[in-house]
Amino acid sequence: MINIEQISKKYKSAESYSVKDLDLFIAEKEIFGLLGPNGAGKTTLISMLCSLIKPTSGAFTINGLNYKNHKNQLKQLIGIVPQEYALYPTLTAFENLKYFGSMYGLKGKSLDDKIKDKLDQLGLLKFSDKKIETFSGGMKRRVNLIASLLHEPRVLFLDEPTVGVDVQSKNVIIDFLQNLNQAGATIIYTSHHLNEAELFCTKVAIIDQGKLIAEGKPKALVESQEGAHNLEDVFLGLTGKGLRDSA
Ligand SMILES: Nc1ncnc2c1ncn2[C@@H]1O[C@H](COP(=O)(O)OP(=O)(O)OP(=O)(O)O)[C@@H](O)[C@H]1O
Repeated sequence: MINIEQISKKYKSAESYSVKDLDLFIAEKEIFGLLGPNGAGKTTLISMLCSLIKPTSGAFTINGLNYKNHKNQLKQLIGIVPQEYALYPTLTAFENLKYFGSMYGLKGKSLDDKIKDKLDQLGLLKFSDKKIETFSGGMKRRVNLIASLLHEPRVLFLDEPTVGVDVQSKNVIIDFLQNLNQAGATIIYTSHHLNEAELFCTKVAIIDQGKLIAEGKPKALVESQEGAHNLEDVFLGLTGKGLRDSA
């Protein structure tokens, strides 16, 4: 489904590569976790796959389509949940979602029904007429999620969808994504929550300093590393315990 070949990214202002010669294949209907320490290149990789930034070299296809020749088809095929909220604070949840739906050519009663259904699934229906500025972080994350999938993308990219939310919101989001996956969507998400990834992901890739250093089913990765009891052990064994601060 997603075929990444030798992809690299060096930002103009940067001295080194943020992603370097990375090869990866993500199969259809996978829940795929991109894991790595701060600055590993997860956001850069996901941003390239969403066509938000251009690779410096290398290529990728999603369902056989490449971003150079099939921009519009890719836009319909994928959904993007960015780390930052893309919502308008002074509009209500419903108004925000009407706006995002209209960007994909959706309108009328079918859009309204879809918005209500998703708000309901994510526990937000009774807040649909409240302004976003009154929402908690966890509520905003859930509206942000709905905004990205009203057009029913087959592939959903999420950049740290559960960061900064409480356990209740996190569980609602994870359950929702699992249902979406059961219904056929391929899910690619970045996370620092290794316990969550171990339970949630069908496959993970560990990235460090822009390079792919391990890939596989969480259970197989844990079994393959001597002395590892969980994904966190594998992660620390492969990436080390040093801090990754840089500026
Ligand atoms: N716009 C940019 N210009 C220059 N360098 C950048 C830019 N965005 C990211 N970088 C650098 O690229 C590297 C990878 O950053 P990226 O945000 O992709 O990592 P990440 O794995 O998503 O990190 P985190 O977990 O902290 O979000 C870092 O060294 C970062 O400083």
